[in-house]
Amino acid sequence: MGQQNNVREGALRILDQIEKNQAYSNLLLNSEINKNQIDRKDIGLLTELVYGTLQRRMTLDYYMEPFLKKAHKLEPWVKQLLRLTIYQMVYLDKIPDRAAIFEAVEIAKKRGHKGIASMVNGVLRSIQRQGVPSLEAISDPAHRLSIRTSHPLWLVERWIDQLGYDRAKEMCELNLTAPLQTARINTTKTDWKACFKMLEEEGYQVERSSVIPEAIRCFKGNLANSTAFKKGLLTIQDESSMIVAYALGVKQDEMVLDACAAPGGKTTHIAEKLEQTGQVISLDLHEHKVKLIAQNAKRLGLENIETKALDSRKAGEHFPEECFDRILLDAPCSGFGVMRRKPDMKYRKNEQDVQHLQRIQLELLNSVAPLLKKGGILVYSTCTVDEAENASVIKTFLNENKNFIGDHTLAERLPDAITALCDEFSLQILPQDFGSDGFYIAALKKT
Ligand SMILES: C[S@@+](CC[C@H](N)C(=O)[O-])C[C@H]1O[C@@H](n2cnc3c(N)ncnc32)[C@H](O)[C@@H]1O
Repeated sequence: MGQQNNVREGALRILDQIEKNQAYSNLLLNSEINKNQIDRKDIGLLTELVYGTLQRRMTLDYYMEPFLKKAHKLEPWVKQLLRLTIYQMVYLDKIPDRAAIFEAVEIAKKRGHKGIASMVNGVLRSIQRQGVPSLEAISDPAHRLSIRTSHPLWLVERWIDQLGYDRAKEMCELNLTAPLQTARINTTKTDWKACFKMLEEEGYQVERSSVIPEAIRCFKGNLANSTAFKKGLLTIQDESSMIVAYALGVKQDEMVLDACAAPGGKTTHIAEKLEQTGQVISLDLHEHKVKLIAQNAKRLGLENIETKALDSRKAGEHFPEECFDRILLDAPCSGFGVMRRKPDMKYRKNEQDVQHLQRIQLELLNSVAPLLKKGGILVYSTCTVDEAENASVIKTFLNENKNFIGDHTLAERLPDAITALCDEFSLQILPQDFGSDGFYIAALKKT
């Protein structure tokens, strides 16, 4: 019981810090595991409690609302404790309600006082007795979808507007599920058969991707701890991200600019596709982020990558015009395509952020465009599903830059399983399409 409480106290600490906007969930989780020496066997429960409670935050608030008296002005940590406990009661079959309630009351006594503990006990026991309120009571479909899948209403309305109700609903539901770990095999060092053998010998359960030839899907074990990873045979990366290097379609000896490159997932993929020839110049804003690219390149044994800390909006001051054969702009974005990995983002972003990002994306595109050789390919990508940051950015860019056209040969470069998603010279992948991240890719050609 004591150890379990430790896990719940840990989860509560993390949720509290996220609420105060102190850091992202994945970073806090790692630091909690290391600092408080969370037992290996409890890491799964801690992760489930933090991500589950965060993912379902709005639903949990809806569930608790009728049980709170107006007079209950909850301290933030008490609200988190109630969310955490209701999450266990509603969504985790393995934990008996009485155990979850008992431990919540113990934490309330320890962190607060008897009065708080008795209120927590009262609210939770009432929920146990009466059950949570029905979501069917919400008559407006968008509002019901928002509460049921815990996405802010503005976002749900935006997605319904852009994608239609059914696709928006599918995406909201998929965002509540845990992603599968996938990785890319370093084809300059190994092939999937040899890599599989190594992984299976260490107890990993892996399968070859049906979408990307050099990708594997992992069902058991964390690939970051594998010998194959340490030896530089693997890069952990989502399958959607892997499509970008295909879209760029590099050929041996080419000069490639990756303008927003850290931590280097796509840079290293491009460098692998260049088969140790040519060069990838990888830029990112901050020195500490650029170091991550260099570290990854070193681990993978790739020598055709050069890194530089630079604001790519100033790239024109550092590189001559028309010096690159291909340019990738994997732009900073709202990240709406990766919400299942970073559930805290759902509640942090707002519509103004989208407008602001759109301006930066266009600035970046306009800054790197002169550096591309005539006939060269510029790929623009984001891990978002929002039209304003995707098709609309490209449309504006093409209107303002008549020396660029959509590259209609994009589909020919993509893996077969992807081509059906390709529309003229771009593709919008939704998480429900094949279980990977939501992603947008457009290929443009300089004339
Ligand atoms: C989507 S991430 C890139 C992910 C990377 N391409 C990969 O595959 O690993 C966007 C990156 O853009 C960087 N960034 C944002 N504004 C930038 C700017 N003005 N110049 C250069 N990099 C920028 C961010 O630091 C962030 O690392």
